[in-house]
Amino acid sequence: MAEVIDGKSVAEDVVQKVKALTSELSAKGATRPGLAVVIVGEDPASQVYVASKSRTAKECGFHSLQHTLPAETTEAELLKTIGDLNADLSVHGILVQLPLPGHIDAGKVIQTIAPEKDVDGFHFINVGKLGTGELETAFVPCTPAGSMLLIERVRGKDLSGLNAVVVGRSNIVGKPMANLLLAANCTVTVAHSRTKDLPALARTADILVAAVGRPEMVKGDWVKPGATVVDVGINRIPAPEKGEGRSRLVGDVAYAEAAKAAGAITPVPGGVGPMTIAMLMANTVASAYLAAGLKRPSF
Ligand SMILES: Nc1nc2c(c(=O)[nH]1)N[C@@H](CN(C=O)c1ccc(C(=O)N[C@@H](CCC(=O)O)C(=O)O)cc1)CN2
Repeated sequence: MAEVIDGKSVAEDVVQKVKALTSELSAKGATRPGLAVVIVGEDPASQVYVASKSRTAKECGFHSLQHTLPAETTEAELLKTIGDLNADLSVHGILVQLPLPGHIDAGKVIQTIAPEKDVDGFHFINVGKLGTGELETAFVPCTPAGSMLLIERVRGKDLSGLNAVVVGRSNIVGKPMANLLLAANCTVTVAHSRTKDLPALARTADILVAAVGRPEMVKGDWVKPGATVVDVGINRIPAPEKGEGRSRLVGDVAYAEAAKAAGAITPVPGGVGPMTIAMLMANTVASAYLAAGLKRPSF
């Protein structure tokens, strides 16, 4: 049976390190890290994630701001909020929770965030830095950055000689994940819905990352014996066995089958998910260090 990679515990380690770095920053006389979280509308899952981000920011000793805007907020009003946060010297990180309501152009909003405060790592400047290996100053999207820390716990930092297959090519997870694995010297293949014989390709992977958003798509016989399996999916599916109208969370990997073949595997919940919020804190404290002209801390 596979080693279960405990994302909750690694995320807690990251948060503890962020707390210590925040105290060290104050001791140096610099401004404490500031994180502004912006949510538009009332999507229930987004409300939970945003509350958790604001709470963790406070726990880390940050100046924590939350802008909760109604669903009818216009694009122009949201851009004005971001402009104000860009100009606010007490704010080192700006995060606009996704998805945004349909009448707002999310791409335009993201590109309005100052790249040096883009702790989500979605701005073209940060995407370009990651793509060209400028990792000293890039902000890397939180979910792939967290997934890499989990992989490092099992495989170490240098992944030379290992084959990685990333299933999914989104801008938020699949593509940055592929770039991070490449930067760690993996041989990387990005698979997607048009890939031929996906099970056979997946079986070549020493590191298999599933980020497709399809419940339990990756089956046990897709997993090479001993592989490290990272499940980025968070899917809520009906669970009639728990009672009428109840649901449960599953990943993109059929966990029980895959765990029989894998060397190590992330569970859902409790794997990659908690790392997303921890890495947001890590990016924000890094932004505050850079703004103070100090060396960027590493995680
Ligand atoms: N601006 C952003 N929007 C969104 C991001 C993002 O990184 N930036 N990612 C996701 C949602 N997300 C954070 O925002 C997020 C998702 C899941 C978790 C998490 O801890 N999941 C738990 C399970 C939670 C549950 O019970 O529902 C787990 O996997 O253990 C944290 C953050 C979309 N939007």
